[in-house]
Amino acid sequence: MMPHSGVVDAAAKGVKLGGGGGGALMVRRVASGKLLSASSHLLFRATILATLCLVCLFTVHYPSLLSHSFHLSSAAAAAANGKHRAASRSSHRSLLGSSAAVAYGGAAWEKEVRRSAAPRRDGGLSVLVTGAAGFVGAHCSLALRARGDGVVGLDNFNSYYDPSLKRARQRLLASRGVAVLDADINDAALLERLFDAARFTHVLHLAAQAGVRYAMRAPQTYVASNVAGLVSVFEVAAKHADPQPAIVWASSSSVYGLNTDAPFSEEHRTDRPASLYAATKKAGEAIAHAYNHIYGLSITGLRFFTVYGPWGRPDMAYFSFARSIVAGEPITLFRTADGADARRDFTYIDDVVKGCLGALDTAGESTGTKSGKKRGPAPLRVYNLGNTSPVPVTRMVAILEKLLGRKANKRVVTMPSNGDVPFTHANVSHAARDFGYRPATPLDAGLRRFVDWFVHYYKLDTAKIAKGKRKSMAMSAAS
Ligand SMILES: O=C(O)[C@H]1O[C@H](OP(=O)(O)OP(=O)(O)OC[C@H]2O[C@@H](n3ccc(=O)[nH]c3=O)[C@H](O)[C@@H]2O)[C@H](O)[C@@H](O)[C@H]1O
Repeated sequence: MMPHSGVVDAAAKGVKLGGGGGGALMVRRVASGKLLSASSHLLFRATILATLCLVCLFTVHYPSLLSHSFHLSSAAAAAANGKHRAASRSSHRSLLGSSAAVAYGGAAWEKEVRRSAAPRRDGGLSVLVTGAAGFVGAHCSLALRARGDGVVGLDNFNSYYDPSLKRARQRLLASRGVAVLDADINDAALLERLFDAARFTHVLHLAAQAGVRYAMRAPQTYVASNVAGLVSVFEVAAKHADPQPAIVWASSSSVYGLNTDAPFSEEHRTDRPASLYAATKKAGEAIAHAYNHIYGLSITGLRFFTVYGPWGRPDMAYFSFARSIVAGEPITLFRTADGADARRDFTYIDDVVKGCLGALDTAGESTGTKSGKKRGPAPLRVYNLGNTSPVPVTRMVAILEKLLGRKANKRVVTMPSNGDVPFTHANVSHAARDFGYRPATPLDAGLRRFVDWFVHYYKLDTAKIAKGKRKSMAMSAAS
């Protein structure tokens, strides 16, 4: 520090002496020479310091910088293939705004994808499961793996409900040899990379924004996942995958909306959705028709009916009611305007998994190629996967009370007009005919398995629950 301030002093003196004769000029020249050499010295040191800082910064942020540059180069490659596709891709990215942080690519990543995608039986499928850390996705991935199919999962681990439950499912899947990547379905570059790394025969597309009533609060997330995300998956399957996979995806019983004919059949009207959730699923079915028609993609939509069971979704009524009953908190029960209980065709997860695997096994091949040529029409199917016996929600609560050994603190209100429908009831004859779908789990048996898992997963005091259970049974026997 000292030499620098000395030079500055000399220079200042030189300026001050500048108004005098030759001697003064001499002094000024010497001073400015000194100033020049000191400045370049200073500049050199500053450059070294800045370089060191940059090296430190790069080291600390290495993974994200790496992933970012991968995305940029992927986007550039996509631009070379077609500007339009790149533009639509970036608009989806900005819709979600998070996919740029995903780290993927590289030899180790591709090796892991190929390992997980490889079937372990002759004629086994190789399935890309989107939403694999979700409730239905995790169960289907485990079932596919257990019978020797190859499975690669992806999930964006969003916080619609507790992501730690999704991470626990991911760990369970990893222990069975299924890799679940942190990735978003709107990240087309990632999907392309996946199809470059492995030849998936099928896509089981379950990633979606679920929940009927939440659509009032976060409408855009439904559009981003259930419409833009679905298109993203179809686009890559139609135009990039070689050969094209067959796709089975999750529609919903909610597409029946205000339909009053029961039981709900695939032939019934689905043009009167009661919620935005239902509307996005219905839009998905129309989008599926277009991709099947234009690109020859084999597409099967499955209309799930209020699926429940172990490892379920905490936002659903049976799960949130169980938590509230244990915590001694009130639950709200919806009743229709004419005083009837809401009823649901509650469908147990194992039955739904059988339906999903049956749909995959009978999907039929896609007939298009990535060059745009189509050999002929490809299958386009839609099936109900329900339980065929609607149960009042009050009955579901009574079963939970019995299993948990505690009475619920019930608050009954008229069903708000927030997208809910008073009842659902599936006719499953098409699924039975085409892949032998036969739901076999009554609600009390399914809820018992759910409660066993629930108590274990949340480490609840089983002695306390058993004591409460005995008390409640004695009370109901006495009354
Ligand atoms: O089949 C589907 O396609 C959908 O199923 C599921 O929707 P729903 O059938 O509405 O399930 P869920 O919220 O568990 O409410 C169950 C019952 O409890 C009643 N209910 C609900 C909440 C409450 O506080 N009180 C109440 O009475 C409510 O009135 C209803 O009668 C999935 O969430 C959805 O993602 C989609 O997959």
